[in-house]
Amino acid sequence: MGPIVDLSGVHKTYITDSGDVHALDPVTFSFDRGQILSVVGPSGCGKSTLLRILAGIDTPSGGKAVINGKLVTGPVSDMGIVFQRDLLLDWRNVFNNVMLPAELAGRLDSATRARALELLRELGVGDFANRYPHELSGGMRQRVAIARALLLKPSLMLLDEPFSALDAMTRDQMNVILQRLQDHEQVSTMLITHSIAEAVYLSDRVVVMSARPGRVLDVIDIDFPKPRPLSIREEPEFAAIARRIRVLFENEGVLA
Ligand SMILES: Nc1ncnc2c1ncn2[C@@H]1O[C@H](COP(=O)(O)OP(=O)(O)OP(=O)(O)O)[C@@H](O)[C@H]1O
Repeated sequence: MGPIVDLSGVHKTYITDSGDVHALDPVTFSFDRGQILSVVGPSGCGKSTLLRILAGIDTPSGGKAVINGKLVTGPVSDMGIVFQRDLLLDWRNVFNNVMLPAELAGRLDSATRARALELLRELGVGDFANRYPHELSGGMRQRVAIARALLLKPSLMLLDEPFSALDAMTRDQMNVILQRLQDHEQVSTMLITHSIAEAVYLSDRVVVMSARPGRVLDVIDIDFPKPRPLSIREEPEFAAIARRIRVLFENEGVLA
C-alpha cells in the first residue's frame, strides 16, 4: 500500500485584480495510512491553501496532490474536515449535527446512528446528544465537530487549527482526546497548527513550513511510542525536537 497523502511539487499563486499572491513554493511530502502528520508554520505561509488543495476545493498552480492513490481533481468526499470554527448548526441538537454527513449521503441507518452515539461517548460528550450547540463549551463543540467529521469513517481527516480558539488547559485535554481517538480509529490525519508542542506531541511526522511563500524547511519523524502522556513534553528528547523546529523559525526570522 502506498501513502495516504502524497504531495509532489504542489505550488500556488493566487491571481487577483491587485496582483499575484505567491502563496506556496513547490511543496513535497507524504505520510502513511493511520498516521498523524502536522504542518506547522507561521501565519500566512499557505497552510490553509495546502489543505484546500488536498480537499479538492482549490486547484494548485502546479504539482500533484494524490490521496489514497488517486489524483485530486475536484472535491474529495471521502474526507472529514474540522476547522477552527466548529461550524455546528445552532438549530440542530448535538446528535443531529453529528448525523449531518449521513443525512447528506442518504445513510440514516441504525448502524450509523449507533456509531454517532459511540463517537460522542468516546469523545466524552455522550450525555449531551440531545443538547444544542449554545449549551456547550468551546472544547465540547469541537468534540462534536470531530465526531461529525469521523462519522462516515473517512480515509482522511483534515484538521485546520481546530484547537487554537481554546484555552490552554482545554487544548491540552483535546490533544489527549484526539490522540486516543485517532489511535482507536486508526484514521489518517493531517493537522494544521501554529503550536510546535501540539505538533510534536500528536504527530508521527511534522512538516515545518517557512513564511510566505511557504516552502518545506524540514520534515521530522517523531518516534515516541503512543499513547504519549502529556508529561512527555518535559522530556529532554521532546524538548530537543521542539528546539530544532524553533531554531528553524528563528533562522527564518519568524521568531526573532
Ligand atoms: N483566495 C485568495 N486570493 C488571494 N490571496 C489569497 C487567497 N487565499 C489565500 N491567499 C493568500 O495566500 C497566503 C496564504 O494564505 P493561507 O490562508 O493559506 O495561509 P495560512 O498559513 O493558512 O495562514 P493562517 O495561519 O493565518 O491561517 C496569504 O498571504 C493569503 O493572503
